[in-house]
Amino acid sequence: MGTSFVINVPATSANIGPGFDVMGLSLSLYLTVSADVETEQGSDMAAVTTILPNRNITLMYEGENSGGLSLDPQANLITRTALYVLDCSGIKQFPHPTTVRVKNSIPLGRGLGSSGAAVVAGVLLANAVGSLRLTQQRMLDYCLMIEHHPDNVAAALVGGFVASYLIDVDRSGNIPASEADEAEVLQREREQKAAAADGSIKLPPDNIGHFLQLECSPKIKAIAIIPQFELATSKARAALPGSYTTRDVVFNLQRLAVLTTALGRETPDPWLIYRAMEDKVHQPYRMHLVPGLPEILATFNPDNTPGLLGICLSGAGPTILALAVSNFDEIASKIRAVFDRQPNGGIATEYKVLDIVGEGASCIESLR
Ligand SMILES: Nc1ncnc2c1ncn2[C@@H]1O[C@H](COP(=O)(O)OP(=O)(O)O)[C@@H](O)[C@H]1O
Ligand SMILES: N[C@@H](CCOP(=O)(O)O)C(=O)O
Repeated sequence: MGTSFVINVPATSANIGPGFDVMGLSLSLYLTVSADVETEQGSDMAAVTTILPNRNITLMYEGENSGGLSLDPQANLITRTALYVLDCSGIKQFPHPTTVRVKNSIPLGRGLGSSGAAVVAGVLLANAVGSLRLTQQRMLDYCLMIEHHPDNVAAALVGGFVASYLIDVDRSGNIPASEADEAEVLQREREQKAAAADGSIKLPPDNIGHFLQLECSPKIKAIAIIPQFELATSKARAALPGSYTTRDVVFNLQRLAVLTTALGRETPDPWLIYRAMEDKVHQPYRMHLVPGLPEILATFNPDNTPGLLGICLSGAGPTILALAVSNFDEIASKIRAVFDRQPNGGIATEYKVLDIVGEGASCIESLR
């Protein structure tokens, strides 16, 4: 006898051109985390005195990069996030023996929000197994404590076409202004906790991320052209400059303001969207990390590629995101051909035609 939870979290495409660290789209490609909790056999949460080495978790994984991820619950991003959230509520391990099965269809390190989805899944997992009753807003706080840019996690948590910002918490207020990746952030939390005189962990400040779900025409699909190489988000962030010209910032602000409503029009205007998806803040500095990207951005447009609305780097890359209303396979073929033509035998790609899904992360509970 026990309880089962099935958590589904969508992939996301962040930035959508000019909305660096602001915009995200949730996509019909999922990370699924199933947790079977043995409530009958396990000891009562209050009675747990010994911290088990595996924190009461058996972890299994299948799907993308199945050989490459740690199954150590204290190293794996999903369970490590869950343990951090439980710890913030004074719970040192999973309250009951729990088998966690991960099925992941989101390619890792490709700019489709795999790490954001893992963080969101970890927060939902802790909420479920620890009966924490966290609100969606509080879950977002936890996600942002670990992934410092809100675009992926907000879209993965709430679904749809999402704009978000992070409150500028002061330096003593827990959200460090750093480019550390999720694993480094969790490690730092662990070290700060170990160093704290009372062994306490810092809680995320309240209400640190705000979001708005925007209209997106149901006619629009997302074509993801996914190169077969990984690009760590931290590496792609390290390529960005520390400051920008006023001209480039204004260029992006103008486009971003138009993009927020252009995608919601019932009949999307291809050239309006195409121009509104141009960017001068992150893509120009990431060109060298994605061979083929300069040609792809310079070549395809709504006139020479019917059905295309706009094209950009998905998240930090290397995936290319093309928004379109028709001719999805043809558009994908043209973009893939650019990767095929790259020096030294080309770059292998796969592609997926995805829906923009209105529903974000979910957790379904059942009794066994
Ligand atoms: N399902 C998962 N389970 C555990 N760790 C994951 C999972 N998905 C992603 N990660 C972690 O996140 C890293 C990729 O993050 P990142 O470089 O930000 O790329 P992405 O653009 O896919 O989010 C992986 O190398 C892995 O450490
Ligand atoms: N705004 C971030 C988005 C990273 O997305 P990911 O899917 O590549 O993790 C950035 O551009 O760095």
